[in-house]
Amino acid sequence: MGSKAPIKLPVIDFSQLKTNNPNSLSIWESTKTDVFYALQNYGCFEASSVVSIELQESVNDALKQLFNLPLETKLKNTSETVFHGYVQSPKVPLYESMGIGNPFVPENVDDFTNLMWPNDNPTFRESIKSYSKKLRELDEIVKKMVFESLGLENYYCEQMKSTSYLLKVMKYRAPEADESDVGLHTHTDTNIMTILHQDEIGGLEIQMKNDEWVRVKVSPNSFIIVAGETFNVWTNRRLHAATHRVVMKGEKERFSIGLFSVPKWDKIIKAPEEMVDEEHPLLFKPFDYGEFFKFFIKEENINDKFALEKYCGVPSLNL
Ligand SMILES: O=C(O)CCC(=O)C(=O)O
Ligand SMILES: [Fe+2]
Repeated sequence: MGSKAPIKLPVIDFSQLKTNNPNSLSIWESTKTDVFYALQNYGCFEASSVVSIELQESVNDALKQLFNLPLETKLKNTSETVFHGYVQSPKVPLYESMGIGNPFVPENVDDFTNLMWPNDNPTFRESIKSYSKKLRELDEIVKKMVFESLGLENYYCEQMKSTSYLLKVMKYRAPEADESDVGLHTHTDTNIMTILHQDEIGGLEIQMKNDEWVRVKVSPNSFIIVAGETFNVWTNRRLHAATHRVVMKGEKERFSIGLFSVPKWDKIIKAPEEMVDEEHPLLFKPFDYGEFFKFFIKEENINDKFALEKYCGVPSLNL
């Protein structure tokens, strides 16, 4: 068998979009084409040049400081909402995470910082605020491009208004000799879209449409954008929700951080009528994300990448 070149994820540069140069419209259009192609065919891509190396390094330090706090301090971060509080579970023994809901609201970051460091930690607080702002800008640009690509620009504002965000920070320890190397089980994200950063240890793996797994290696200040199931429902499956997992190799711990855009609970998710026609029959019944989430976090569904399909998929024979 001849050797195959490893598959690489598409890399899309967002630095040019910021400039006010005379070519900005054509840069927007060509970036948009690349974004839409990547989300249709890979369900993800690497976004380069989004934050400065300095900001990324200060966030990396902030994560290490945070997870190095005593367990009893980390446990103070509690929440009724899944994934917002401190998470550590025997089902994923290498993994621990914490979340800050809507980190663009300054008080949310201030409160979290004060909970973890009662004497304050200005470096943590300010770097998380600037970072969240940058990631949100990227979230808005990518979604605007997808909406425009589908001729749905009229729905963009309404859609953004019904979105909330979670900034989730994650740490994975290295497995012991007799432990599994699975950091996070194979899954698709059920939310709208995720913007992920992993440190130089790596470990994120993405499954291609041909089932091949790709171990993601990105530059230090780039991100992986992953389309979630809700985006897919919303576009009546014009996109692809990438299946992924984390596999820990080596002896070092790993840190990652992600901005998860999530439908506000009680919002009904449904594909706009423009997305449904004879060639594209409706694939998912309208659903309430909060209700779906209650179903999803049940033991038998949480690792099922067809959970949403099971919950609200339209059986094709009934059409
Ligand atoms: O840590 C990572 O790189 C991936 C995290 C992830 O996939 C998730 O939280 O859904
Ligand atoms: Fe994920």
